[in-house]
Amino acid sequence: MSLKLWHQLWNDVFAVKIVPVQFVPTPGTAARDSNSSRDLGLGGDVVALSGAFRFLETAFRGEIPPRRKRNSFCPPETDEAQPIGLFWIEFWRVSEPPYRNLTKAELFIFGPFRRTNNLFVDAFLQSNRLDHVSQVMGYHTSYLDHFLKTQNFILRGDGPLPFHYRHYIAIMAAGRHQCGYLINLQKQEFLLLGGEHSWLKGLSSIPPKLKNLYDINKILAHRPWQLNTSHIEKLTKGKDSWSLAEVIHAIVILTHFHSLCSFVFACGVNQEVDQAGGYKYQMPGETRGSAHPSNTNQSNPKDIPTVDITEDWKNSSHVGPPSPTEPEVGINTIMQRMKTLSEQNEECTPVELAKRFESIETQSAELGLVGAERLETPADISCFIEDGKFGYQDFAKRDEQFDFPTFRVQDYSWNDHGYSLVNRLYNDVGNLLDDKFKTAQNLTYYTMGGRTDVDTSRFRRAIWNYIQCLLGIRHDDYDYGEINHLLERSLKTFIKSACCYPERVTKKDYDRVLREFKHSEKVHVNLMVLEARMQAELLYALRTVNRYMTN
Ligand SMILES: CC(C)C[C@H](N)C(=O)O
Repeated sequence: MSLKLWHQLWNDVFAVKIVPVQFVPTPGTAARDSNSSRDLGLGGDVVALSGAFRFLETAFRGEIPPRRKRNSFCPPETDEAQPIGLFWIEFWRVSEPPYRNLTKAELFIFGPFRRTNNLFVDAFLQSNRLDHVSQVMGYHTSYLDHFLKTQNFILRGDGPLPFHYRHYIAIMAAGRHQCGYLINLQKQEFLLLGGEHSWLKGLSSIPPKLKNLYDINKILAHRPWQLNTSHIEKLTKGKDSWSLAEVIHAIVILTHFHSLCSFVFACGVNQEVDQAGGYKYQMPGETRGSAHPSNTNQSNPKDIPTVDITEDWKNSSHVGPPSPTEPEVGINTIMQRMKTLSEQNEECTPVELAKRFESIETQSAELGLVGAERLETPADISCFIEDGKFGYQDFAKRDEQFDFPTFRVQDYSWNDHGYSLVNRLYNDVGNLLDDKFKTAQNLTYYTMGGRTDVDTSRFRRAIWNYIQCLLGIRHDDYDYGEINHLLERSLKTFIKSACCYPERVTKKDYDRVLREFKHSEKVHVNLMVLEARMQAELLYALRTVNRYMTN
């Protein structure tokens, strides 16, 4: 609901106090055309709240979104849903101060869609913040719903692992991709739940039981095909052993956070406002860094490099492609090719299909990558990493002496096997994951760039299957030849980097790829990277657990 409407409805009866809690930066809009929350024009007063809201209130002090956005009311439904801001609102019975009778106080999001708004409020209440990941995912409300439910369940719901363990496992997982953003968020949660401070010194300070998980973490993150029953056996036998239910819980957390790293880097998600390097909105006339909540030490402003997110987005694809970049074939060509493919209906022999899979796999091994390898890892991240050199290896070039076979989905699939195993060993988490996978796989608005009524299923399937192909997984009923028709080289390079080397990907790479597509669509592609990767890792892990149990 828009502020204007609130104004019309309530201004005569209530005085309204509004506290801006957090503003959501919208791509391409600079949130700086107004400088005081009093400008909200509701005749209310602004009050500061204590506790969790206070630091946000300080950080976002005085900044409100652009007027034209603020006054918009329920635009037609599109996938470009953009939330605007999060407010704490108090409704008072009398319009003149001194106020008597507070009738209602609510945390509220103003934005185009009530559903996104409610989800954001829930997300905020769950973790005392509306993190940037949720904000970016907010483009796709139905997906965000499943994502948040799952994440909340595996971290905060019923399950065999102690709560602080869960967050530490998340840190270990994010460490594999040097994802400082997730590590910092999880460190805070770990401490809030009573985790011991000393564990945050690094892997050398944690109990052996937790440390024993590290091999699985490393293998699942980079070469899941190498996982075998001896890894599970090592964990579940002897001193400090894990129960199978605990192993499954840990595996779900690990795979969730490995793939979330892909999403974070591939969308160029910025640090949170209270993290080093986090952005802040600047008050007119304010010097950089001065309003950061933790920046009380003015003598050394370099410690907290504030980044103006609006600058960042100004350089984004809305204002034309950054150069130099590879030319892209464009949406018309992709649509034309999808049409040709659906008319062709070519029958292929199983041998030919297998060959096409292998050829895509071999070609992917020849692809370059975006960005450069990270040479130095900061100490506060490297303390959570062991064997940092162990990384992705092209499946086509995998260790020959072990002869790892291609993973055939017809032999072990999520629907027929993985889902029920995970459900059996760890409450109903299979249902949550299943809903999430299905939503990510089937999500469509029948649009492509500005075109409407487009059947995009072929394009989306090519992306999903390409991601799993990078991890050695083959869907027997799919003609992998389609991938080369529909995904051009620059997109494949981006996907491969996001999936297998996320730490190399930056906002620049995000800007350079899919330049005719909307932000919501690029985020959509990154959601598929997240989910297809997570499902692939889980398939390997669950198949191994199943083998171990039936041995
Ligand atoms: C990834 C995008 C091309 C998806 C497309 N916008 C759809 O609605 O299906």
